[in-house]
Amino acid sequence: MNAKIRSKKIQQIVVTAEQMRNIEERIFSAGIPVAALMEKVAGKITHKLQTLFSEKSITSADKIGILVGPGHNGGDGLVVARELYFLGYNIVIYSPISKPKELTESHAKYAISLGINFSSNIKELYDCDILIDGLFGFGLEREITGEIANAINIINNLNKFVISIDLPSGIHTDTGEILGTAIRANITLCLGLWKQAFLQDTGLDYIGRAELIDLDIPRADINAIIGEYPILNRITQDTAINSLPLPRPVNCHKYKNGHLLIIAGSKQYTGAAILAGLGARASGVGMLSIAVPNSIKPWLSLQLPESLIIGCPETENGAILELPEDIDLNRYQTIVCGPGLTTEAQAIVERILTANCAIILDADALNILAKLNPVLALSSRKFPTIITPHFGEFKRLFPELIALEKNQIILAKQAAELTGAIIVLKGARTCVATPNQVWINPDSTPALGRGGSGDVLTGLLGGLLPPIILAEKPVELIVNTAVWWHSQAGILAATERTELGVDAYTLTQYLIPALTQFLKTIN
Ligand SMILES: NC(=O)C1=CN([C@@H]2O[C@H](COP(=O)(O)OP(=O)(O)OC[C@H]3O[C@@H](n4cnc5c(N)ncnc54)[C@H](O)[C@@H]3O)[C@@H](O)[C@H]2O)[C@H](O)CC1
Ligand SMILES: [K+]
Repeated sequence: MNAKIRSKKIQQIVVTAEQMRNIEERIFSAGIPVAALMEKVAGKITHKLQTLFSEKSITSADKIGILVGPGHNGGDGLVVARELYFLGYNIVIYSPISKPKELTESHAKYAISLGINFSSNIKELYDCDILIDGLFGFGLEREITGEIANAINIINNLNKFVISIDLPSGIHTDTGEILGTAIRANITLCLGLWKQAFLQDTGLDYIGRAELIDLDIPRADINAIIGEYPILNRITQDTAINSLPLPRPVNCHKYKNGHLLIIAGSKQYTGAAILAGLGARASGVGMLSIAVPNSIKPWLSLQLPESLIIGCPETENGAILELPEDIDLNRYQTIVCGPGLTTEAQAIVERILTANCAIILDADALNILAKLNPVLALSSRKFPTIITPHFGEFKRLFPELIALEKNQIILAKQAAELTGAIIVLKGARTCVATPNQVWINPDSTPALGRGGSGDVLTGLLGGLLPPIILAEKPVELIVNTAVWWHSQAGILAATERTELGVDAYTLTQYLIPALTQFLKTIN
């Protein structure tokens, strides 16, 4: 496998601290000395740092403080300090630690012999421009307390530009939780393989911008520990784009590109139906039908002239009372139900739960489902079923799971195992879970934390499914694509319009530009 392909595939892998330790043990027992790996790591980090120092977003690197802990993360820090010193940088090493590991101690001894400023006085850091955090990596075992905790809090208050090695010190490798206190990094250089902490909401604002430093760990050693088809995966650009039904066959026609029915909206929430429709429009779906209460049908026709807008009888509050008698649900490969529906439309949700096609339940459809028996209703379906809760909706759907578990990855997978459905647990790092695997979307933007962006995702996802179902391909991969595409459009919009400028309608207008941008990079 060539290096470029290997490097891309490594990006999909996510490990726990224990798995990382076991993988590293395999390569040590295969013969590479720990010290050699540390030199390789530090060489790659030093090279990356020189690139980062040249970025305009980083302050000058006139004086660099290296924070050194007792373990091999500290060892990495010391080797980086030595290499930066030889490159002519002004270095100070700060270590609030006693009893370091043997290899770390010998690197400290050599750094001192070179005349590098080595101090346990934190004031030495005050005039540094940049701090490199080598206090703790995946070996952190317990809460950080005492002098080290005080030091970390003082360092955070210095508001320096911080680059953490492997993990921000104090972050739990698997859950991202803060163990007592933690370094707040601007950039984290994750070593070898992505750790689970990078894919959990909890530690994100301590991690900052995350980059992977590939250590050329042999795939055989990785597979030996996590298996060839690991349960936990990271969604990547490649896997997302490769699942799209592109390029289209020259003889394709609208029926081959599938037919989606969206059941959404109410007099109270007209916009949700429009946003879901605009999300579906960007998916390229062959035909789009949108069932809405009669009173808002004109609004939909105005916004989505290419769609078939189906007016439905409505309640006095303007919610959908029932679908038209002549509607044939077997015409559609996929039905989306929920955005803006209001919880009055229970009969609609109950009917869609029995539909003989793929369904996606979102928003009020989930709140209605929560009042039924979600596990029974979902697990009795024989067709692809996707639910797209945010954490609040998830809690209402599966209170019994929330009572026992906090980790969102585990929660999503448990819900998928219980229901047989694909669970899209939305958050800063959205999880897509089937009963056997979990994918996590590693990049997003807080700009998406606004009303309506979920409606856009539901419509986009709904529109992507029909051609996949007609092609009889597995649906979970296209779910990943929708989640990835939606967040990439948000990132592009935030880059061009700031994080305040990504309202849901604007987001719909960035879906195609975001895809165009990525397709250009791979062609
Ligand atoms: N595995 C390897 O040999 C290599 C790992 N790399 C880097 O080293 C770390 C992992 O190294 P390890 O020594 O296992 O752990 P840490 O450096 O993270 O430090 C653990 C160290 O700290 C002590 N400790 C744990 N918790 C606390 C606490 N709350 N307060 C005080 N002290 C604590 C513990 O006893 C250990 O002594 C990995 O992240 C990489 O950065 C190298 O890159 C290659 C070789
Ligand atoms: K660190």
